[in-house]
Amino acid sequence: MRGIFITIEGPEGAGKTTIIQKVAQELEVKGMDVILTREPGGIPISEQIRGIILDSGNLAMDARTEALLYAAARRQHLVEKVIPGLQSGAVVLCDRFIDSSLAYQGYARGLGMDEILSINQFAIQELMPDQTIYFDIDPEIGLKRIETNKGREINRLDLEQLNFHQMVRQGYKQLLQRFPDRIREIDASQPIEQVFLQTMKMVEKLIEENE
Ligand SMILES: Nc1ncnc2c1ncn2[C@@H]1O[C@H](COP(=O)(O)OP(=O)(O)OP(=O)(O)O)[C@@H](O)[C@H]1O
Ligand SMILES: Cc1cn([C@H]2C[C@H](O)[C@@H](COP(=O)(O)O)O2)c(=O)[nH]c1=O
Repeated sequence: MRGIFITIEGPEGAGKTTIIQKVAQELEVKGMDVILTREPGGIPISEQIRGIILDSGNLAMDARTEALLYAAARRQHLVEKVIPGLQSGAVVLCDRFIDSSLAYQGYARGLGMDEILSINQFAIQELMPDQTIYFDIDPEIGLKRIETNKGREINRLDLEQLNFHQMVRQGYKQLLQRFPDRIREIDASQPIEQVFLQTMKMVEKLIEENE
């Protein structure tokens, strides 16, 4: 018995958190067992690692250290939350996963996607998402959205130059080419309701196929 593992990806401010919450609510109303979680984080140890990566103020962090910390947070989160959730038959919805490491550390930081895939293979032991939904947005629009979202704290990665965020988007575009069966794209510049309906349609199709 195995549940379904769905990840949501995209640049800053694409609307991942907003939409994934609405999807989880809708699935729960329909009586499904849903686990809504995020990376880095989702469980205490990984939330602590999140703090080290994202809230380290003015301290400079080496790019490889950053990549390893994301992979470590991922490992603990998988073992404590994602794998048990899937074993119980739940739909696990995760806000970011390995593709964030490939796009941010592998491509935008320039460490190389294959190198990042390799360190992450040690962490995930082949547990890849059943489906990944990529929210595509021009980073200028995404960053404006998070600036106007007063409830959200600005973290170390948000403060990177616009060029870095544009590289992240290019990295995701490469991943779409590399994993066409797993990753589906949604235009996240559309109004929230449209993005939600399209995401719901993809998620429901996957659940039906899994029945
Ligand atoms: N389709 C949309 N159109 C306009 N505003 C949106 C849309 N989706 C989300 N927003 C708004 O943009 C802001 C950022 O949304 P959200 O936190 O969901 O993005 P995110 O992709 O999770 O960002 P990050 O990865 O940087 O945390 C929020 O204020 C949210 O209400
Ligand atoms: C998992 C993961 C995340 N990141 C970056 C992407 C964002 O800038 C932050 C997470 O913040 P969010 O508000 O929760 O989206 O971390 C990364 O660079 N590499 C990763 O593997």
